Amino acid sequence: MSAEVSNPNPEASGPVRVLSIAGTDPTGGAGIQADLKSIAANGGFGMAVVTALVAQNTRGVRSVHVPPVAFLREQLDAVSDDVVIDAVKIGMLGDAEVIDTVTRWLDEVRPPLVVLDPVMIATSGDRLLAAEAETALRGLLSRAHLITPNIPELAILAEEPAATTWPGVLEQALRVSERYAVRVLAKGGHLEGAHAPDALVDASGTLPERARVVEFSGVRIHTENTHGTGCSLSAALATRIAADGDWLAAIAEVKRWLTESITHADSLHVGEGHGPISHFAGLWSRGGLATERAAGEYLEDWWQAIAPIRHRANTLPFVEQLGAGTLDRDAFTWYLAQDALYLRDYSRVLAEASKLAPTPEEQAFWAAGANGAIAAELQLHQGWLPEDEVFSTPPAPTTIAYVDHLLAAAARGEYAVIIAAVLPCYWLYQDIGTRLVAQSHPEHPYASWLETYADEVFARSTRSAIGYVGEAVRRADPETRARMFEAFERASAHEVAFFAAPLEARAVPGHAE
Ligand SMILES: Nc1ncnc2c1ncn2[C@@H]1O[C@H](COP(=O)(O)OP(=O)(O)O)[C@@H](O)[C@H]1O
Ligand SMILES: Cc1ncc(COP(=O)(O)OP(=O)(O)O)c(N)n1
Repeated sequence: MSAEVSNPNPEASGPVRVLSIAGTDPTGGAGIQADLKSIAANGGFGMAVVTALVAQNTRGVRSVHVPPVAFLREQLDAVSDDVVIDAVKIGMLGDAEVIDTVTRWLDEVRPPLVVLDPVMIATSGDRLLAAEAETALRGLLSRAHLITPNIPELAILAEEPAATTWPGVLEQALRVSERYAVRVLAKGGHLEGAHAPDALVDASGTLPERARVVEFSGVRIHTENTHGTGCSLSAALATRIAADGDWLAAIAEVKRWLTESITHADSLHVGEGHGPISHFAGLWSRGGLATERAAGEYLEDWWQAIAPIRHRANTLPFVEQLGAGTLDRDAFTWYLAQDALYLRDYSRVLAEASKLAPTPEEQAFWAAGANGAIAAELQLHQGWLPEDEVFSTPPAPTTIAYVDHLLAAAARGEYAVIIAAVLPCYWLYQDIGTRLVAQSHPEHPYASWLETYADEVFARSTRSAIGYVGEAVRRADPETRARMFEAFERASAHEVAFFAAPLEARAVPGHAE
């Protein structure tokens, strides 16, 4: 017995990569087309190597074209030379030459999980495996970890008449399991009655608690549309077993998924005969079609929403005169003193963001920002104004209001809101700085200041801050999003008032220099 009850690829991360080796169905209900849908619906990444091109529809098979086996081998090698294969599902093989080619490839590549659906005859009665190829197919069984024959196929493998009762199916499946040393998924789809049971049968007794048969009950859905159920089941099993490793749990999940997909088959209206099952019905009904907004989209909306505030910022006399270099020097140093006062508390708020950050990367980013804000304050004293001048300058109402807004956000301790509140100091500043630096020149009186806020390091920090806030908005519930935007919008307004103050509030009695 080649199967282990353990994950064949525990190292794998991301969706399992499942290769279907099968024939085609241009109407999409069976064969390789159904396999790819099943693999995707069960969380895997589907790949496909075509053994035979089948002109068929929901009413039956018209003709079969088997391409040269050399080309089949090229397809197989193209996949295995490039991709790590977590599982293989084998369906229609057509003839003995194809079986021989696939067998050789399996022996060389040794995929960790092989699920073989021994496709022989379609429900329509058409042959999908040449009669003389049945012997070759038997040779392939021992290479599989699981085979999924329907009742007529099980009978052919057992070389016995078809079972007519469920206990009879299980007994026959045990004989097949023993004879070919392979696990068998016995299927009750071809029986009649209210139930459609399946069972995992392992004559070697390696199932949990040394069981030889584990049954999976299922209700029978009354529908004519069951085209491709066998294909879909085996591809889904390969996917779930490879991903989970727990065979019994994987089979139970697949059975639940298949029953749901059969239940919704009638809603598809594909073809006039036996229509296909609805592989994605469960996903669709549970919101699987909903797309998620990217983090950047939220912040693009925020940026647009504060367009009037940004416009005011760009047309402030302070900003215009700063850019032109005509700004009164006293107004500028007063502004710098306010900035120094602001940066002390801004640094504390960034430190709080660092404390609450959900990842070490974000923690380090906000901590570096806190450090940078204090470093910028110290630099202001060295470059522009002595420390005692900062202390002798009373904080303006605009400074107090801005800082209070940030400190209040920090005190409430909601990380997402704090980082939304501190963002305008990055984003608006960088935006204004980039505009102003275009007016800088070596003789510009404020050149060194202008360049601080338009340099690449600050631009990079701004991009990171936007990225972290964007991710936080994306993760947040609608109420938190609203609180975040409010904090951002109010901080943006404070930011602009802060820029306006040197030429507006400074003139207010009691707040003058
Ligand atoms: N009408 C149905 N209602 C519920 N499950 C079904 C129905 N028909 C088939 N199944 C399930 O679909 C899978 C494939 O079944 P089966 O018809 O036996 O094989 P195949 O499609 O290979 O002929 C099995 O899990 C079986 O239990
Ligand atoms: C190309 C191809 N492969 C297999 C089948 C048989 O499909 P199956 O899942 O056994 O279901 P039915 O179509 O027989 O109900 C096929 N038709 N085509």
